[in-house]
Amino acid sequence: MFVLVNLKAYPCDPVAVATAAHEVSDATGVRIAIAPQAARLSAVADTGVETWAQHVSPVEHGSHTGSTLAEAAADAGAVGTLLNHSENRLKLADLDASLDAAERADFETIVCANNPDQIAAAAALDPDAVAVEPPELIGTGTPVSKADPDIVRDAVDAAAAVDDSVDVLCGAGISTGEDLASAQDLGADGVLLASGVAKADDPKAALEDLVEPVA
Ligand SMILES: O=C[C@H](O)COP(=O)(O)O
Repeated sequence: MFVLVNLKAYPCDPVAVATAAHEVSDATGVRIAIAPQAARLSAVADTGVETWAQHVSPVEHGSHTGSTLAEAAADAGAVGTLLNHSENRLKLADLDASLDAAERADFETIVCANNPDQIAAAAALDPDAVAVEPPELIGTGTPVSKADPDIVRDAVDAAAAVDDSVDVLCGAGISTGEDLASAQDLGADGVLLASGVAKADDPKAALEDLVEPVA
């Protein structure tokens, strides 16, 4: 199982979370990556943890003020990027161009989507993985793998029907090992989570609990 922790814009210490994630990943053998704010990519990558961008812009080098250039994210140490998160939705043409930008930077890619129909559309764009997240469960602590197991099962089937090489993650409300185990039982290849770690009093303990079923 792949565990991707999106720090969003939460007021946590990204280096402390990244250090904890690196230690837990090393100790357990579970793949754990951290997606910090763009300005903290380099500091997070310096901890040795696998580092992802939260987004890259659909642009090349040029006159694009305020963009997140994929090549710059790669120079800062990122090796992958989320795209089309429900808090940063993209128009179809922009999503396609962001995937092109990610490919130029040799990034692994995960395209987020709300439901199985969108997952099928996202899988058709040829990302490495897709992530199904019902927006209404994000940040609630109510895990999608328990609250809406059918959406995970259906997302796994929808992605496989388009391209069975595309991995499927699920996210929204995931925080415990039990949540992760349920996601795995439903066919997910990984989990995408945020508040369960970024807002935890002890992020290392939260990560240890999360990965315990697959460690
Ligand atoms: O990117 C992460 C997801 O939006 C899930 O967030 P959450 O774990 O706080 O529900």
